[in-house]
Amino acid sequence: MTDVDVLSEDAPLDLRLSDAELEAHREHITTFIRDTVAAAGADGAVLGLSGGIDSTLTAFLAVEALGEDGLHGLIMPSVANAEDMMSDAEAVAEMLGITYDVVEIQPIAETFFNTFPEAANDRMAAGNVYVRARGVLNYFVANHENCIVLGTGNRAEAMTGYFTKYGDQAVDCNPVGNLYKQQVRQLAAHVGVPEGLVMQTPSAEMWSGQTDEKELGLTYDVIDAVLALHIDGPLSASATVRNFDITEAQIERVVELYEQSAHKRSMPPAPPSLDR
Ligand SMILES: Nc1ncnc2c1ncn2[C@@H]1O[C@H](COP(=O)(O)OP(=O)(O)OC[C@H]2O[C@@H]([n+]3cccc(C(=O)O)c3)[C@H](O)[C@@H]2O)[C@@H](O)[C@H]1O
Ligand SMILES: Nc1ncnc2c1ncn2[C@@H]1O[C@H](COP(=O)(O)OP(=O)(O)OP(=O)(O)O)[C@@H](O)[C@H]1O
Ligand SMILES: [Mg+2]
Repeated sequence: MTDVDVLSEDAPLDLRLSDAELEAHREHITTFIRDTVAAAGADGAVLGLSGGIDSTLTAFLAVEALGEDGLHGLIMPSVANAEDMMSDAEAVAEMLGITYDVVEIQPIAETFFNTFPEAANDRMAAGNVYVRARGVLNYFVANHENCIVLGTGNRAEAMTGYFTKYGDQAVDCNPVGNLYKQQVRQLAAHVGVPEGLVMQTPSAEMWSGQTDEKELGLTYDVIDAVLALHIDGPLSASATVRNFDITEAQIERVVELYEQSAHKRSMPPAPPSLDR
């Protein structure tokens, strides 16, 4: 059992898995990665390493599935990345013994910014350029090396739409895509990710000082709980409020994020065929 406490003291719902359940997830996800690479006829996988827990856990599981020669890590700093996050990303690559490259994306992004200077000061539009530039580079390397691109998205991000459309979501599969954020941390501790990385503050690093929870206005413990109880689960909003330390406003916010991001979870629609 891990001795890392991955749950905040005031989390409304404890989603921690038992050791046996964690082992089952580990086996299930590594088999998934191996099968997905084989089904694609690929020689391995590429993934972006940020020093954050989602990419660190995905990298650990991918090396278990594919071996160290099966994974190519890309570390892609912009001016918005904290230096210690980038050195954590390098430490993860070194720890795992995988091939990795550090690719500075600031000059790439600046080319976009100079093309439309009026958009360059739009924090969100510009931040999304960094995220999408990383997606282009992942596929540049994957095409060349006959690899697939591993995504790192978890269930809390997918259900709230907390990702960039055709950016970090532009991937071939999401191995940890069914785990809530609490469970990502817990599986990471279980497979041996060092504690300092497990407990890293989640950030997209699209601008300096950004953190997921500040931007979302919710903690992941609350998001996980509302998803598990109400959106994925069977409880009504009122039963969730009555029985757990969750407010109506928090539920409304998660439901709003979920509904407004439906377009990010489906293929781009076309009008139905006209009757002839
Ligand atoms: N109803 C609708 N039907 C069809 N398409 C719709 C649409 N509403 C917007 N759109 C399209 O979607 C675009 C907006 O979506 P998008 O471009 O993704 O941009 P947006 O959702 O505005 O921003 C991305 C969000 O994800 C967060 N993020 C991004 C990357 C990584 C991470 C992380 O955790 O590491 C977090 C970021 O902080 C921000 O909150 C619009 O410009 C429009 O093109
Ligand atoms: N500087 C970077 N270099 C390489 N890849 C990156 C970088 N920043 C983000 N990414 C990629 O985008 C993904 C999405 O970012 P996200 O912040 O959601 O995940 P994370 O950093 O792994 O974990 P956390 O959400 O806890 O910060 C990362 O997992 C990683 O694959
Ligand atoms: Mg991050």
